[in-house]
Parts: sequence; structure tokens; C-alpha cells
Amino acid sequence: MPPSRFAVPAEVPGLAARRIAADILDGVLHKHRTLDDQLDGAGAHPGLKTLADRDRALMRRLVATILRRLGTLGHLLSRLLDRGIPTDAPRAQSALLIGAAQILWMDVPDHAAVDLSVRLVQSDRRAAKYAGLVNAVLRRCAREGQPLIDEVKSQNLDIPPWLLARWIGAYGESTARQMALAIGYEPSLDITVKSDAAQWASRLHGETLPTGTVRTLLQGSVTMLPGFTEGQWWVQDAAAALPARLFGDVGGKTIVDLCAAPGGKTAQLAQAGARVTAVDRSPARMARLRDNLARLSLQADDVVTDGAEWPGGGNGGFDGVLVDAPCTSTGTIRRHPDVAWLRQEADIAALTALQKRLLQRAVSLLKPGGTLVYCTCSLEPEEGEQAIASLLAAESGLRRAPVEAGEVAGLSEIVTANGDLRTLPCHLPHTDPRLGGFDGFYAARLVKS
Ligand SMILES: C[S@@+](CC[C@H](N)C(=O)[O-])C[C@H]1O[C@@H](n2cnc3c(N)ncnc32)[C@H](O)[C@@H]1O
Repeated sequence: MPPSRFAVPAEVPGLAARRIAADILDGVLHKHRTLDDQLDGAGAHPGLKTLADRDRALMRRLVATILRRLGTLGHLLSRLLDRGIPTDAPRAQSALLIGAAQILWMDVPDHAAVDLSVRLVQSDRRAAKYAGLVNAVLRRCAREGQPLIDEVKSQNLDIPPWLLARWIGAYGESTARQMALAIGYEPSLDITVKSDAAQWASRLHGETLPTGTVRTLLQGSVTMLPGFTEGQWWVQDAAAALPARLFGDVGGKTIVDLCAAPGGKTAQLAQAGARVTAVDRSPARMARLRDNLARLSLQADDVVTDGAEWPGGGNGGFDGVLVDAPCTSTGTIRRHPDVAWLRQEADIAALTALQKRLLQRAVSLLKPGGTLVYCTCSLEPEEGEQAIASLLAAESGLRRAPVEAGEVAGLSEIVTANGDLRTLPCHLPHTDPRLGGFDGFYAARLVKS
């Protein structure tokens, strides 16, 4: 049997983390695989298991930084390379990106960043011939990189042009550029607590947002943090925590969560006393929902099926239905920077068709007087405002129940003129920008007559 390449003895410290980062980066950029898919579950990179916690955290941060700064890095390398990035050796490209990102944005000494990238190319058959080039370009990057990226700071190169153009169309030039700027910062860790937010904010070295979410800059594995194993809280962006609250008092009510996994909103509803039926099409994601609920000691019925086809429980309708629909996820780019480069404009049409089917089914599952909450983590109006406008135009038995600012901690800037929620990455500004911002979410509340 050939020796595993992850079992090579006495490797230079830190090289394995860079090699795995290069593999994962290649996965996103050349094989169109998501980061989630490569970091967790059955498709996870096999080398991850061999890394110490610290190296694994560094590797994740490195890949996320590169994807968050990919447009700027591409511009920089094109300025430093006379003949462009070598196209016949993907490892040369990833070694350049890895080296430059560490030099410019991470706390890694320049000489170590250059040396590790040179070793990366030397250990790849096709890229080895570029070792001298990688060495020279990264040394230049250490000397000249910062002024070169400062020159293009205002151009928002890290959001793909098609997407930035859409945001300018939807939100105006100034807001769209503020959104792009906010997405450039590393995201905080946001946590929904079962109770006593102030105590958990103190224990997790964070702060409590006006909406009740605990926000911290702690890094590393969340499973090691106090309260995780005890099931006292779960990870959930502050904006993602808002839609489930639009049902108001759910104690004893029957609520279907039609796209439920991995269960953040199911957990909120169950914690608030609802009798929840969690539906999701993905068996793997539903397994995560079950694990999460078990850790949190919360109960929900679960059904693995296509929510757009699910006939319901046959009990004459539910008090509430939540549709947290699959979407382009462009509101989550700060947390999932691969989304910016994997999504294409054509995806929007396919997803809006699915969102429409799920909404139609949700309406039929409601009893008269029941409440429908629809939300997406997308910044694209087709998946938010326009989806609800079309539904209201088609269903005369539905009316909007406008959200009041008082229901969302008085944050009137996140309530639209129609009474829907629209959070943006540039909302919730903070003196430390790493502690500011929301995921981009849309939510509407409708009532069946
Ligand atoms: C935005 S995520 C839901 C997140 C979840 N509500 C939470 O708060 O943790 C969308 C989910 O929809 C599921 N999904 C996609 N198409 C579906 C369908 N036709 N029926 C039911 N679930 C679907 C996906 O598997 C995914 O888990």
C-alpha cells in the first residue's frame, strides 16, 4: 500500500495546515465545492483529523480570509506577476494566495509565510518549477503589497461585479458599498441563549445585543466553550434569530418549520413552548437537527421530506408555518465567503421557483387565522420582497401583518415601509466593526383569513 500523504513524518510545522488549506481552496475555486461540504460531514477533507485544534483553526481562518479578499488578492497578484498567475499548476496559484493573505492580513511573520508557500509548490510535481517565482513574488508582496491594495480599497473588488451591481440597484450606491465594506471583516460568533444573556455574555467575553443575541469575538472550536455541552445555547446569527420571534407568544401552539435543518429556528420555537414539527428534505442535515435538539434538551417531531409536497398532519391546519427557504444565501457572505464565488446570477431563478412552491404549500398547511412567517438569508429582492408581493397578489385570503419596530428592540432601520424585516450587513454599526453587522435577512409575516 502506498504511504498516505497525511502520514509523512517530521514535516515542517505548519505545512500540513497550508497544504490542506490549498486543497480546500482548490475545491472551492476549481471544483465548485462549498466550504461547509469540505469542512464537515462525510465530504470533509480527510487531513482535517490529523491537525491539532490550533492548526485547524488557523487553516479555517486562512481559507476564509483568502475567499473574503479574493478580488483584492487577484488584483494584487496581477500587478506583481508580469505574465499573470500560472494556469498549468493550480498549486502555484493557491500557494501565492496563501502566502499573500498571511503577509497582508494575518499574524504570520513574512519570512515564514514565504517559506511555507515555497515548500507547498516544491512538493507538487506540476508546480515545483514555479518555486523561484513564488519566492520572488511573495517577497515583493511583503515590500509593496500594502500600498497596492490601499489603492483599490474603495472599489469593493471582493464582491463579484454582478452581485455588487445588483446590490447597487436594490439598495443604492452608498448602502451597497457600506454592505461590501462590512462583509470584509471577520464575523463575530453570535449565540442564542436559553436564558440569562448577561451572564453568558460575561462568561463568553462578549456583549448582549439589543435583540438579545450574545456576540463574542472568541475563536476556535465552539464545542470547547462553556455552556455548549450543557446545552445552554446555540450558534445563530443575530439576524437569523429574529424571524421565529415574529410568531409572538407560541406557547402550546402548533408550528411547522418547513425548511428546518440544522434547527436554529426550531430550537427557538421549541424553547418558547411551541409544539414544533420540523420538516427538511436533507437526511444529513436533519440528523444534525436531531443532534442539536438532543444537546439542547428540546423536543420536536421531525419529518424528512420535500416540504413543498408534504401533506401535513391531517389535523385541520397548523397555528403557524415558518418557511426559512433555501436561497442564494448572499446575506451570509461574511460568514460563508465561498458563497460570493460559487453563486451565479442564474441561480436566483431556480431558487425563486422552489420558494414559490414552498410558500404555496405553507399557505395550505395553515388553519384560518394562522400565521405564516417567510424568511431568507438573501439580499436579492426576488427572494424576499418580490416573492411576498407575488404571493399576496395571488392569494386573496392572505394579508400582511406588519412588524413593529418595538418587536425587534426598536431597530426601526431594519423594518421596511411595508412592515417587513430587512437586515443588512452594514446595520448595527459598532466602534469595533468586527462586533457590528447583521447577516442580510428578509422576513415577512402574513395571516390567513
Ligand atoms: C436556510 S436553510 C434552513 C435553516 C434552518 N431553518 C435553521 O434555522 O437552522 C434551508 C433548508 O431547506 C432545506 N430544503 C431545501 N429544499 C427543501 C424542500 N424542498 N423541502 C424541505 N426542505 C428543503 C435544506 O436542506 C436546508 O436545510
